[in-house]
Amino acid sequence: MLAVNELFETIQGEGVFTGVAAIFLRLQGCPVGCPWCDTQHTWDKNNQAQVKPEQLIMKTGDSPSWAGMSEQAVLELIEQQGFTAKHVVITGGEPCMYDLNALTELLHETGYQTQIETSGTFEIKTSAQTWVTVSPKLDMPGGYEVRADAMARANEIKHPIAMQKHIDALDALLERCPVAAGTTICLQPISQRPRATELAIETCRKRNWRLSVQLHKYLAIE
Ligand SMILES: C[S@@+](CC[C@H](N)C(=O)[O-])C[C@H]1O[C@@H](n2cnc3c(N)ncnc32)[C@H](O)[C@@H]1O
Ligand SMILES: Nc1nc2[nH]cc(C(=O)O)c2c(=O)[nH]1
Ligand code: SF4
Ligand SMILES: [Mg+2]
Repeated sequence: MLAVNELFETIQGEGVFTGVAAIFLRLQGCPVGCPWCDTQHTWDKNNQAQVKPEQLIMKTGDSPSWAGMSEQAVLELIEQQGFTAKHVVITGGEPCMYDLNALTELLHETGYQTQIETSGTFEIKTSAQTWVTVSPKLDMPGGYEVRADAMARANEIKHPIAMQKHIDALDALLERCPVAAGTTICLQPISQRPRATELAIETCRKRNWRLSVQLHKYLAIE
């Protein structure tokens, strides 16, 4: 069973697929504990917060409510919504707490392409066709470590930064856990802070990396 926090259609605001119309499936639960996490309502999976799948669609705003759903039920809910996007982004919470093989295979068989957003701290269990975005989380309060196999599987590294020490930590991580040739490296300023954005721009320019600015936050969309 998957614990689903929300399902909605919007524009992908981050990383390589920025600007692409996408269906977002947000799964409940994350133990990593990033202090600046913008989805803290997905951290805990409380039994008291369980709702029926049909109630998910009526949700407005951030809430810790979640519905237990099978992969088939998720596909049916997606199809019922009349979405036009063909790109499904599976995020969270930490989606790699779940085995995503069955869901991603089912979505591919139905004609969708899939992408996952993960911290790289759990084993990635997903279809070989899935685009994997690893946003590495280093020295976070939850005590989880970034896995070398996650870094090697990544199609894209999207590193959240605010200070030079975050770039230095990414350099050290890339030494310790190499990525595959052709993996795109994006820097994403934390919480649109001006200093962080300036540093990300300057570093991307020097390194020929890519800037990811959370477009949806500038546009005030979901
Ligand atoms: C909320 S996380 C969920 C997926 C997964 N747990 C992860 O961390 O990749 C989705 C993306 O948002 C990024 N993110 C979270 N809070 C942010 C913030 N305040 N500023 C910039 N990026 C943030 C994460 O680094 C990650 O790339
Ligand atoms: N528009 C939009 N793009 C996103 N890209 C990654 C997101 C996430 O929360 O994982 C996200 C999100 O929450 N909204
Ligand atoms: S790993 Fe992702 S969901 Fe978990 S706390 Fe960090 S940013 Fe938030
Ligand atoms: Mg988000």
